Amino acid sequence: MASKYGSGVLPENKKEKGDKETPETSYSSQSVSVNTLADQVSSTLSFAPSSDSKTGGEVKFNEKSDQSGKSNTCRPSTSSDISDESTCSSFSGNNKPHKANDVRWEAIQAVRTKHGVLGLNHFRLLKRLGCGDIGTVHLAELHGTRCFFAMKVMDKGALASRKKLLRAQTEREILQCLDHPFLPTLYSHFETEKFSCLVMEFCPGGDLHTLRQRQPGKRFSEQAAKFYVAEVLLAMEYLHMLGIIYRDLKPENVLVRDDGHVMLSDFDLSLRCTVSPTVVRSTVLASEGQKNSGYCAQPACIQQPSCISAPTTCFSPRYFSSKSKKDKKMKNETGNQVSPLPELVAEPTSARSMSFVGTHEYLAPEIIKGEGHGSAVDWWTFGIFLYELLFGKTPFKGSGNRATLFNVVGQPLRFPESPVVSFAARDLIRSLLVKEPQHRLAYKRGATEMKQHPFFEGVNWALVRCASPPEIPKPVDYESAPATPAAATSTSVKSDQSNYLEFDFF
Ligand SMILES: Nc1ncnc2c1ncn2[C@@H]1O[C@H](COP(=O)(O)OP(=O)(O)OP(=O)(O)O)[C@@H](O)[C@H]1O
Repeated sequence: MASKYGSGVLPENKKEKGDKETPETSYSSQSVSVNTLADQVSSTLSFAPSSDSKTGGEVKFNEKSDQSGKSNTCRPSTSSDISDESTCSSFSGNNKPHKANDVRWEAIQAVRTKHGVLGLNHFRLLKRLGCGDIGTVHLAELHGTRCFFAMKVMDKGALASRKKLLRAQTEREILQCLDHPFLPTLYSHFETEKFSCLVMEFCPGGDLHTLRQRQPGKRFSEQAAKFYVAEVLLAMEYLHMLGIIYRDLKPENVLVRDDGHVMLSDFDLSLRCTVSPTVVRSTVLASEGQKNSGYCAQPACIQQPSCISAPTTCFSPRYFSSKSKKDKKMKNETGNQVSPLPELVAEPTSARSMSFVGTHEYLAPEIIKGEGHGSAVDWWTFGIFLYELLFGKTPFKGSGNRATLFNVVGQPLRFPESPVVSFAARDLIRSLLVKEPQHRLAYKRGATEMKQHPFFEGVNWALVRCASPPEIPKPVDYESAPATPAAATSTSVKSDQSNYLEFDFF
Protein backbone atom coordinates (compact mmCIF):
# COMPACT_ATOMS: atom_id res chain seq x y z
CA MET A 1 0.00 0.00 0.00
CA ALA A 2 1.37 3.37 -0.94
CA SER A 3 1.84 5.48 2.09
CA LYS A 4 3.36 8.76 2.97
CA TYR A 5 4.71 6.97 6.00
CA GLY A 6 6.79 4.60 3.97
CA SER A 7 6.80 0.87 4.30
CA GLY A 8 7.20 -0.87 7.58
CA VAL A 9 5.84 1.92 9.71
CA LEU A 10 2.14 1.48 9.35
CA PRO A 11 0.71 -1.83 10.42
CA GLU A 12 -0.61 -3.97 7.60
CA ASN A 13 -4.09 -2.87 6.57
CA LYS A 14 -3.86 0.31 8.53
CA LYS A 15 -5.64 2.95 6.56
CA GLU A 16 -3.64 5.90 5.45
CA LYS A 17 -4.21 9.22 6.93
CA GLY A 18 -4.39 12.38 4.88
CA ASP A 19 -1.58 14.80 4.91
CA LYS A 20 -3.80 17.21 6.75
CA GLU A 21 -2.60 20.01 4.52
CA THR A 22 -4.72 22.68 2.92
CA PRO A 23 -5.92 21.97 -0.62
CA GLU A 24 -2.94 23.72 -2.11
CA THR A 25 -0.44 21.24 -0.78
CA SER A 26 0.70 17.88 -1.99
CA TYR A 27 -1.38 15.16 -0.44
CA SER A 28 -0.33 11.62 -0.98
CA SER A 29 2.85 9.75 -1.61
CA GLN A 30 1.87 9.81 -5.25
CA SER A 31 2.42 13.54 -5.12
CA VAL A 32 -1.03 14.31 -6.33
CA SER A 33 -1.93 17.88 -5.68
CA VAL A 34 -5.20 17.84 -3.83
CA ASN A 35 -6.47 20.85 -5.70
CA THR A 36 -5.72 19.16 -8.96
CA LEU A 37 -7.38 15.99 -7.84
CA ALA A 38 -10.45 17.77 -6.53
CA ASP A 39 -10.67 19.71 -9.79
CA GLN A 40 -10.26 16.56 -11.83
CA VAL A 41 -12.85 14.72 -9.82
CA SER A 42 -15.22 17.66 -10.06
CA SER A 43 -14.89 18.10 -13.79
CA THR A 44 -15.00 14.39 -14.53
CA LEU A 45 -18.16 13.89 -12.60
CA SER A 46 -19.72 17.27 -13.47
CA PHE A 47 -20.77 18.29 -10.02
CA ALA A 48 -23.42 20.91 -9.79
CA PRO A 49 -22.22 23.97 -7.95
CA SER A 50 -23.27 24.02 -4.37
CA SER A 51 -26.48 25.85 -3.77
CA ASP A 52 -25.42 26.52 -0.23
CA SER A 53 -24.47 30.13 -0.07
CA LYS A 54 -22.23 29.46 2.90
CA THR A 55 -20.07 27.09 0.98
CA GLY A 56 -20.31 29.07 -2.18
CA GLY A 57 -18.66 32.04 -0.56
CA GLU A 58 -16.36 29.97 1.54
CA VAL A 59 -13.11 30.58 -0.25
CA LYS A 60 -13.42 34.29 0.26
CA PHE A 61 -12.95 33.75 3.94
CA ASN A 62 -9.28 33.24 4.22
CA GLU A 63 -9.42 30.42 6.70
CA LYS A 64 -6.56 30.66 9.11
CA SER A 65 -4.19 27.76 8.77
CA ASP A 66 -1.51 26.64 11.12
CA GLN A 67 2.05 26.13 10.07
CA SER A 68 1.20 22.72 8.75
CA GLY A 69 -1.64 24.06 6.74
CA LYS A 70 -4.15 22.43 9.00
CA SER A 71 -7.02 24.67 9.82
CA ASN A 72 -7.30 25.63 13.40
CA THR A 73 -10.37 27.76 13.26
CA CYS A 74 -13.59 27.71 11.39
CA ARG A 75 -15.91 30.24 9.84
CA PRO A 76 -19.16 30.54 11.65
CA SER A 77 -22.24 31.88 9.92
CA THR A 78 -22.06 34.97 12.03
CA SER A 79 -19.27 37.48 11.94
CA SER A 80 -18.11 36.93 15.49
CA ASP A 81 -14.54 35.79 16.03
CA ILE A 82 -13.71 32.37 17.29
CA SER A 83 -11.34 31.96 20.12
CA ASP A 84 -9.27 28.83 20.38
CA GLU A 85 -10.05 28.68 24.02
CA SER A 86 -13.67 29.69 23.77
CA THR A 87 -15.11 26.34 24.66
CA CYS A 88 -12.33 25.00 26.76
CA SER A 89 -11.23 27.68 29.15
CA SER A 90 -13.25 26.37 32.03
CA PHE A 91 -11.47 23.04 31.96
CA SER A 92 -8.03 22.89 33.43
CA GLY A 93 -5.89 20.77 35.71
CA ASN A 94 -7.80 17.83 37.08
CA ASN A 95 -11.13 19.57 36.98
CA LYS A 96 -12.77 16.44 35.65
CA PRO A 97 -15.78 15.38 37.70
CA HIS A 98 -15.90 11.96 36.07
CA LYS A 99 -12.43 11.15 37.29
CA ALA A 100 -12.77 12.66 40.72
CA ASN A 101 -12.12 9.35 42.47
CA ASP A 102 -9.43 8.11 40.15
CA VAL A 103 -6.39 6.88 42.07
CA ARG A 104 -4.18 7.97 39.19
CA TRP A 105 -5.02 11.61 39.87
CA GLU A 106 -4.10 11.12 43.48
CA ALA A 107 -0.81 9.44 42.59
CA ILE A 108 0.13 12.28 40.27
CA GLN A 109 -0.93 14.85 42.80
CA ALA A 110 1.21 13.16 45.45
CA VAL A 111 4.28 13.48 43.20
CA ARG A 112 3.50 17.13 42.55
CA THR A 113 3.12 17.79 46.24
CA LYS A 114 6.39 16.06 47.03
CA HIS A 115 8.53 17.24 44.12
CA GLY A 116 6.85 20.42 43.02
CA VAL A 117 6.55 19.42 39.37
CA LEU A 118 5.90 16.24 37.48
CA GLY A 119 8.54 15.24 34.92
CA LEU A 120 9.76 12.46 32.70
CA ASN A 121 12.04 11.19 35.46
CA HIS A 122 9.01 10.26 37.56
CA PHE A 123 7.98 7.63 35.03
CA ARG A 124 9.28 4.21 34.11
CA LEU A 125 8.72 3.52 30.43
CA LEU A 126 7.70 -0.09 29.96
CA LYS A 127 7.14 -0.47 26.26
CA ARG A 128 6.34 1.37 23.09
CA LEU A 129 2.64 1.13 22.29
CA GLY A 130 2.71 2.76 18.92
CA CYS A 131 3.99 5.53 16.77
CA GLY A 132 1.83 8.25 15.25
CA ASP A 133 2.43 11.11 12.91
CA ILE A 134 3.50 13.52 15.61
CA GLY A 135 4.83 11.34 18.39
CA THR A 136 5.40 7.98 20.00
CA VAL A 137 3.14 6.50 22.65
CA HIS A 138 4.67 4.51 25.52
CA LEU A 139 3.22 2.49 28.34
CA ALA A 140 4.56 4.22 31.43
CA GLU A 141 4.37 3.60 35.16
CA LEU A 142 4.49 6.41 37.64
CA HIS A 143 7.45 5.21 39.71
CA GLY A 144 6.49 2.92 42.54
CA THR A 145 2.75 3.52 42.27
CA ARG A 146 1.47 0.69 40.05
CA CYS A 147 -0.36 3.43 38.19
CA PHE A 148 0.00 2.99 34.45
CA PHE A 149 -0.44 5.55 31.72
CA ALA A 150 -0.06 5.98 28.00
CA MET A 151 2.55 8.67 27.49
CA LYS A 152 2.72 10.39 24.12
CA VAL A 153 6.19 11.81 23.61
CA MET A 154 6.71 14.37 20.90
CA ASP A 155 10.06 15.72 19.83
CA LYS A 156 9.70 19.49 19.80
CA GLY A 157 12.50 20.04 17.31
CA ALA A 158 10.99 17.56 14.89
CA LEU A 159 7.54 19.07 15.34
CA ALA A 160 8.91 22.52 14.60
CA SER A 161 10.89 21.46 11.55
CA ARG A 162 7.93 19.53 10.21
CA LYS A 163 5.57 22.40 10.95
CA LYS A 164 3.45 20.28 13.26
CA LEU A 165 3.67 22.36 16.41
CA LEU A 166 0.20 23.78 16.10
CA ARG A 167 -1.25 20.38 15.43
CA ALA A 168 0.30 19.07 18.62
CA GLN A 169 -1.01 22.09 20.47
CA THR A 170 -4.52 21.49 19.11
CA GLU A 171 -4.46 17.92 20.34
CA ARG A 172 -3.21 18.94 23.76
CA GLU A 173 -5.78 21.69 24.19
CA ILE A 174 -8.61 19.42 23.15
CA LEU A 175 -7.47 16.68 25.51
CA GLN A 176 -7.40 19.21 28.32
CA CYS A 177 -11.08 19.93 27.69
CA LEU A 178 -12.35 16.41 27.88
CA ASP A 179 -14.14 14.68 30.71
CA HIS A 180 -16.27 11.91 29.31
CA PRO A 181 -16.48 8.14 29.80
CA PHE A 182 -15.69 7.46 26.15
CA LEU A 183 -12.94 9.99 25.66
CA PRO A 184 -9.37 9.96 26.98
CA THR A 185 -8.36 11.55 30.21
CA LEU A 186 -5.29 13.72 30.07
CA TYR A 187 -3.64 13.45 33.46
CA SER A 188 -0.75 15.73 32.82
CA HIS A 189 1.26 17.54 30.25
CA PHE A 190 4.87 18.53 30.73
CA GLU A 191 7.81 19.63 28.65
CA THR A 192 11.46 18.77 28.79
CA GLU A 193 14.08 20.63 26.82
CA LYS A 194 13.55 18.29 23.87
CA PHE A 195 10.14 16.72 24.38
CA SER A 196 6.54 17.55 24.92
CA CYS A 197 4.78 14.77 26.86
CA LEU A 198 1.11 13.97 27.31
CA VAL A 199 0.20 11.60 30.12
CA MET A 200 -3.07 9.89 29.24
CA GLU A 201 -5.22 7.00 30.23
CA PHE A 202 -3.83 3.68 28.99
CA CYS A 203 -6.12 1.41 26.95
CA PRO A 204 -4.82 -2.16 27.13
CA GLY A 205 -7.35 -3.59 24.68
CA GLY A 206 -5.76 -2.19 21.52
CA ASP A 207 -7.88 -0.60 18.83
CA LEU A 208 -11.09 -1.66 17.11
CA HIS A 209 -9.29 -2.24 13.83
CA THR A 210 -7.12 -4.89 15.44
CA LEU A 211 -10.04 -6.32 17.38
CA ARG A 212 -12.09 -6.58 14.19
CA GLN A 213 -9.35 -8.63 12.54
CA ARG A 214 -9.75 -11.18 15.32
CA GLN A 215 -13.51 -11.61 14.84
CA PRO A 216 -14.99 -14.44 12.80
CA GLY A 217 -15.13 -13.19 9.21
CA LYS A 218 -13.16 -10.14 10.40
CA ARG A 219 -16.38 -8.35 11.23
CA PHE A 220 -18.41 -7.67 14.31
CA SER A 221 -21.85 -9.04 15.02
CA GLU A 222 -24.58 -6.46 14.76
CA GLN A 223 -25.02 -6.44 18.51
CA ALA A 224 -21.33 -5.82 19.12
CA ALA A 225 -21.22 -3.13 16.42
CA LYS A 226 -24.22 -1.46 18.00
CA PHE A 227 -22.42 -1.34 21.32
CA TYR A 228 -19.30 0.26 19.87
CA VAL A 229 -21.08 2.78 17.67
CA ALA A 230 -23.39 3.79 20.53
CA GLU A 231 -20.37 4.66 22.66
CA VAL A 232 -18.72 6.47 19.79
CA LEU A 233 -21.95 8.36 19.16
CA LEU A 234 -22.03 9.59 22.74
CA ALA A 235 -18.39 10.65 22.50
CA MET A 236 -19.09 12.45 19.24
CA GLU A 237 -22.12 14.19 20.70
CA TYR A 238 -20.03 15.46 23.57
CA LEU A 239 -17.29 16.66 21.23
CA HIS A 240 -19.78 18.51 19.06
CA MET A 241 -21.24 20.08 22.17
CA LEU A 242 -17.80 21.43 22.97
CA GLY A 243 -17.50 22.74 19.42
CA ILE A 244 -15.02 20.07 18.39
CA ILE A 245 -15.41 18.42 15.00
CA TYR A 246 -13.43 15.21 15.26
CA ARG A 247 -12.76 14.51 11.56
CA ASP A 248 -10.81 11.30 11.94
CA LEU A 249 -13.21 8.59 13.01
CA LYS A 250 -11.97 5.12 12.03
CA PRO A 251 -11.55 1.85 13.93
CA GLU A 252 -7.84 2.52 14.46
CA ASN A 253 -8.71 5.55 16.54
CA VAL A 254 -11.17 3.77 18.79
CA LEU A 255 -9.25 2.21 21.66
CA VAL A 256 -10.51 -0.49 23.99
CA ARG A 257 -10.24 0.10 27.72
CA ASP A 258 -9.53 -2.59 30.28
CA ASP A 259 -13.26 -2.92 30.97
CA GLY A 260 -14.11 -3.40 27.27
CA HIS A 261 -15.66 0.03 26.84
CA VAL A 262 -14.09 2.21 24.20
CA MET A 263 -12.68 5.67 23.86
CA LEU A 264 -11.95 7.86 20.87
CA SER A 265 -8.34 8.89 20.59
CA ASP A 266 -6.19 11.07 18.35
CA PHE A 267 -7.39 14.66 18.15
CA ASP A 268 -4.67 16.24 16.10
CA LEU A 269 -6.96 16.57 13.07
CA SER A 270 -9.87 17.98 15.00
CA LEU A 271 -11.34 21.37 14.31
CA ARG A 272 -12.52 23.70 17.02
CA CYS A 273 -15.38 26.08 16.48
CA THR A 274 -18.20 27.79 18.30
CA VAL A 275 -21.42 26.03 19.11
CA SER A 276 -24.63 27.04 20.83
CA PRO A 277 -26.30 24.06 22.49
CA THR A 278 -30.05 24.62 22.29
CA VAL A 279 -32.78 23.05 24.35
CA VAL A 280 -35.37 21.98 21.86
CA ARG A 281 -37.64 20.26 24.34
CA SER A 282 -37.66 21.22 27.96
CA THR A 283 -39.37 18.13 29.34
CA VAL A 284 -39.77 14.58 28.19
CA LEU A 285 -42.48 12.35 29.51
CA ALA A 286 -40.94 9.46 31.37
CA SER A 287 -42.74 6.99 29.14
CA GLU A 288 -41.51 8.89 26.11
CA GLY A 289 -38.00 8.96 27.44
CA GLN A 290 -37.38 5.39 26.39
CA LYS A 291 -39.09 5.71 23.06
CA ASN A 292 -37.52 8.97 22.00
CA SER A 293 -34.22 8.62 23.76
CA GLY A 294 -34.77 11.57 26.07
CA TYR A 295 -31.45 12.54 27.54
CA CYS A 296 -29.21 15.32 28.51
CA ALA A 297 -25.98 15.23 26.62
CA GLN A 298 -23.84 16.98 29.18
CA PRO A 299 -21.84 14.34 30.99
CA ALA A 300 -22.39 15.94 34.34
CA CYS A 301 -26.12 15.68 33.73
CA ILE A 302 -26.17 11.98 33.04
CA GLN A 303 -27.91 10.35 35.89
CA GLN A 304 -26.02 7.94 38.07
CA PRO A 305 -28.47 5.07 38.07
CA SER A 306 -27.98 1.75 39.70
CA CYS A 307 -25.68 0.15 37.17
CA ILE A 308 -25.61 -3.30 38.60
CA SER A 309 -28.83 -4.64 37.18
CA ALA A 310 -28.86 -2.44 34.11
CA PRO A 311 -26.47 -3.87 31.52
CA THR A 312 -28.76 -6.34 29.83
CA THR A 313 -31.36 -3.68 29.20
CA CYS A 314 -29.04 -1.16 27.59
CA PHE A 315 -28.60 -3.07 24.40
CA SER A 316 -31.58 -5.37 24.36
CA PRO A 317 -32.00 -6.75 20.88
CA ARG A 318 -34.93 -5.17 19.07
CA TYR A 319 -36.82 -8.39 18.75
CA PHE A 320 -36.99 -8.73 22.51
CA SER A 321 -38.56 -5.39 23.12
CA SER A 322 -42.06 -6.15 22.01
CA LYS A 323 -42.23 -9.89 22.61
CA SER A 324 -41.28 -10.74 26.11
CA LYS A 325 -43.31 -9.66 29.09
CA LYS A 326 -40.21 -9.86 31.20
CA ASP A 327 -38.38 -7.56 28.86
CA LYS A 328 -41.29 -5.17 28.77
CA LYS A 329 -41.16 -5.06 32.52
CA MET A 330 -37.41 -4.47 32.54
CA LYS A 331 -37.78 -1.79 29.95
CA ASN A 332 -40.41 0.00 31.97
CA GLU A 333 -38.29 -0.23 35.05
CA THR A 334 -35.33 1.21 33.22
CA GLY A 335 -37.56 3.85 31.69
CA ASN A 336 -38.62 4.92 35.14
CA GLN A 337 -35.00 5.36 36.15
CA VAL A 338 -34.53 7.97 33.47
CA SER A 339 -36.35 10.98 34.77
CA PRO A 340 -37.58 13.61 32.37
CA LEU A 341 -34.63 15.44 30.95
CA PRO A 342 -34.40 18.20 28.41
CA GLU A 343 -33.50 17.37 24.86
CA LEU A 344 -30.51 19.30 23.65
CA VAL A 345 -29.27 19.92 20.17
CA ALA A 346 -25.61 20.75 20.22
CA GLU A 347 -24.56 20.46 16.63
CA PRO A 348 -22.04 23.06 15.46
CA THR A 349 -23.95 23.50 12.22
CA SER A 350 -22.33 26.74 11.16
CA ALA A 351 -18.73 25.54 11.32
CA ARG A 352 -16.87 25.52 8.03
CA SER A 353 -13.37 24.45 7.15
CA MET A 354 -11.54 24.22 3.85
CA SER A 355 -8.85 21.86 5.06
CA PHE A 356 -8.25 18.55 3.40
CA VAL A 357 -8.02 16.25 6.35
CA GLY A 358 -8.84 12.67 7.16
CA THR A 359 -8.17 9.17 5.95
CA HIS A 360 -8.81 8.32 2.30
CA GLU A 361 -11.46 5.66 2.76
CA TYR A 362 -13.21 7.79 5.35
CA LEU A 363 -13.08 11.19 3.65
CA ALA A 364 -16.44 12.82 3.11
CA PRO A 365 -17.28 13.89 -0.48
CA GLU A 366 -17.41 17.57 0.47
CA ILE A 367 -13.82 17.39 1.73
CA ILE A 368 -12.63 15.73 -1.46
CA LYS A 369 -14.48 18.25 -3.60
CA GLY A 370 -12.95 21.08 -1.60
CA GLU A 371 -16.35 22.63 -1.03
CA GLY A 372 -15.82 23.47 2.59
CA HIS A 373 -17.06 21.21 5.30
CA GLY A 374 -18.56 21.24 8.76
CA SER A 375 -19.67 18.84 11.45
CA ALA A 376 -21.55 16.67 8.94
CA VAL A 377 -18.21 15.10 8.00
CA ASP A 378 -18.30 13.32 11.36
CA TRP A 379 -21.65 11.78 10.47
CA TRP A 380 -20.31 10.63 7.11
CA THR A 381 -17.34 8.97 8.80
CA PHE A 382 -19.78 7.46 11.28
CA GLY A 383 -21.57 5.76 8.38
CA ILE A 384 -18.28 4.41 6.99
CA PHE A 385 -17.29 3.28 10.47
CA LEU A 386 -20.51 1.31 11.04
CA TYR A 387 -20.25 -0.18 7.56
CA GLU A 388 -16.70 -1.35 8.24
CA LEU A 389 -17.56 -2.87 11.61
CA LEU A 390 -20.46 -4.82 10.09
CA PHE A 391 -19.04 -5.82 6.72
CA GLY A 392 -15.33 -5.94 7.46
CA LYS A 393 -14.44 -3.43 4.75
CA THR A 394 -15.17 0.14 3.82
CA PRO A 395 -17.69 0.86 1.03
CA PHE A 396 -15.68 3.00 -1.39
CA LYS A 397 -12.20 1.52 -1.28
CA GLY A 398 -10.57 1.55 -4.70
CA SER A 399 -7.38 0.07 -6.08
CA GLY A 400 -5.45 3.09 -4.88
CA ASN A 401 -5.97 6.38 -3.11
CA ARG A 402 -7.12 8.21 -6.21
CA ALA A 403 -9.62 5.52 -7.12
CA THR A 404 -10.93 5.59 -3.57
CA LEU A 405 -11.50 9.32 -3.70
CA PHE A 406 -13.28 9.03 -7.04
CA ASN A 407 -15.48 6.27 -5.65
CA VAL A 408 -16.41 8.28 -2.57
CA VAL A 409 -17.56 11.16 -4.71
CA GLY A 410 -19.07 9.37 -7.66
CA GLN A 411 -20.02 5.79 -6.83
CA PRO A 412 -23.34 4.85 -5.25
CA LEU A 413 -23.36 3.03 -1.94
CA ARG A 414 -23.65 -0.74 -2.28
CA PHE A 415 -24.02 -3.44 0.33
CA PRO A 416 -22.48 -6.88 -0.01
CA GLU A 417 -24.91 -9.79 -0.10
CA SER A 418 -23.28 -11.33 2.91
CA PRO A 419 -23.26 -11.03 5.78
CA VAL A 420 -26.94 -10.40 6.18
CA VAL A 421 -27.37 -7.20 8.11
CA SER A 422 -30.63 -5.82 9.45
CA PHE A 423 -32.67 -3.34 7.47
CA ALA A 424 -32.27 -0.81 10.30
CA ALA A 425 -28.48 -1.00 10.14
CA ARG A 426 -28.43 -0.62 6.38
CA ASP A 427 -30.93 2.22 6.57
CA LEU A 428 -28.79 4.06 9.10
CA ILE A 429 -25.70 3.65 6.94
CA ARG A 430 -27.63 4.76 3.87
CA SER A 431 -28.91 7.83 5.69
CA LEU A 432 -25.41 8.78 6.77
CA LEU A 433 -23.60 8.10 3.52
CA VAL A 434 -25.56 10.70 1.60
CA LYS A 435 -23.14 12.58 -0.60
CA GLU A 436 -24.72 16.02 -0.07
CA PRO A 437 -24.05 16.93 3.56
CA GLN A 438 -27.23 18.97 3.88
CA HIS A 439 -29.31 15.87 3.15
CA ARG A 440 -27.33 13.65 5.49
CA LEU A 441 -28.85 12.29 8.67
CA ALA A 442 -27.81 14.38 11.68
CA TYR A 443 -26.87 17.36 9.53
CA LYS A 444 -29.12 19.67 11.54
CA ARG A 445 -29.71 18.06 14.91
CA GLY A 446 -26.62 15.91 15.23
CA ALA A 447 -26.61 13.02 17.66
CA THR A 448 -30.20 13.71 18.69
CA GLU A 449 -31.30 12.64 15.22
CA MET A 450 -29.01 9.65 15.21
CA LYS A 451 -30.26 8.34 18.53
CA GLN A 452 -33.82 8.25 17.29
CA HIS A 453 -32.97 5.99 14.38
CA PRO A 454 -34.53 2.50 14.63
CA PHE A 455 -31.07 0.92 14.61
CA PHE A 456 -30.64 2.21 18.16
CA GLU A 457 -34.07 1.17 19.33
CA GLY A 458 -33.79 -0.34 22.79
CA VAL A 459 -30.57 1.49 23.63
CA ASN A 460 -30.85 3.27 26.93
CA TRP A 461 -28.45 6.11 26.36
CA ALA A 462 -28.03 7.02 29.98
CA LEU A 463 -26.91 3.49 30.79
CA VAL A 464 -24.62 2.77 27.89
CA ARG A 465 -21.49 3.06 29.98
CA CYS A 466 -22.90 0.44 32.35
CA ALA A 467 -23.71 -2.05 29.60
CA SER A 468 -21.75 -5.26 29.24
CA PRO A 469 -19.17 -4.91 26.48
CA PRO A 470 -18.99 -7.57 23.76
CA GLU A 471 -15.47 -8.48 24.81
CA ILE A 472 -13.22 -7.69 27.74
CA PRO A 473 -9.46 -7.61 27.12
CA LYS A 474 -7.22 -10.03 28.95
CA PRO A 475 -5.66 -8.39 31.99
CA VAL A 476 -2.24 -6.94 31.26
CA ASP A 477 0.68 -8.57 32.97
CA TYR A 478 2.59 -5.42 33.78
CA GLU A 479 5.28 -7.40 35.58
CA SER A 480 6.39 -9.10 32.39
CA ALA A 481 6.70 -5.85 30.46
CA PRO A 482 10.40 -5.16 30.31
CA ALA A 483 11.17 -1.81 31.83
CA THR A 484 13.26 0.34 29.56
CA PRO A 485 16.14 2.00 31.37
CA ALA A 486 15.44 5.68 31.09
CA ALA A 487 18.95 6.46 29.87
CA ALA A 488 18.59 4.06 26.96
CA THR A 489 15.08 5.02 26.03
CA SER A 490 14.41 6.67 22.78
CA THR A 491 11.40 7.79 20.89
CA SER A 492 10.79 7.96 17.20
CA VAL A 493 9.05 10.52 15.09
CA LYS A 494 8.28 10.02 11.49
CA SER A 495 9.91 12.45 9.17
CA ASP A 496 8.40 13.84 6.00
CA GLN A 497 10.74 11.56 4.12
CA SER A 498 9.08 8.62 5.88
CA ASN A 499 12.23 7.76 7.74
CA TYR A 500 12.26 6.86 11.36
CA LEU A 501 14.22 9.41 13.30
CA GLU A 502 15.48 8.32 16.66
CA PHE A 503 15.85 10.77 19.49
CA ASP A 504 17.34 9.94 22.83
CA PHE A 505 15.45 11.17 25.82
CA PHE A 506 18.53 12.15 27.73
N1 LIG B 1 -4.18 5.82 25.39
C1 LIG B 1 -3.62 4.84 24.72
N2 LIG B 1 -3.58 3.59 25.21
C2 LIG B 1 -3.01 2.59 24.50
N3 LIG B 1 -2.45 2.75 23.30
C3 LIG B 1 -2.45 3.97 22.76
C4 LIG B 1 -3.02 5.08 23.43
N4 LIG B 1 -2.91 6.17 22.65
C5 LIG B 1 -2.28 5.75 21.55
N5 LIG B 1 -2.01 4.45 21.60
C6 LIG B 1 -1.32 3.65 20.58
O1 LIG B 1 -0.26 4.39 20.06
C7 LIG B 1 -0.38 4.52 18.64
C8 LIG B 1 0.03 5.92 18.25
O2 LIG B 1 -0.97 6.81 18.71
P1 LIG B 1 -1.08 8.28 18.19
O3 LIG B 1 -2.34 8.87 18.69
O4 LIG B 1 0.18 9.00 18.48
O5 LIG B 1 -1.02 8.12 16.65
P2 LIG B 1 -2.05 7.63 15.57
O6 LIG B 1 -3.32 7.18 16.20
O7 LIG B 1 -1.36 6.63 14.72
O8 LIG B 1 -2.39 8.95 14.77
P3 LIG B 1 -1.56 10.22 14.36
O9 LIG B 1 -0.65 9.75 13.28
O10 LIG B 1 -2.57 11.17 13.90
O11 LIG B 1 -0.85 10.75 15.57
C9 LIG B 1 -1.81 4.21 18.30
O12 LIG B 1 -1.88 3.54 17.10
C10 LIG B 1 -2.30 3.35 19.46
O13 LIG B 1 -2.18 1.99 19.10
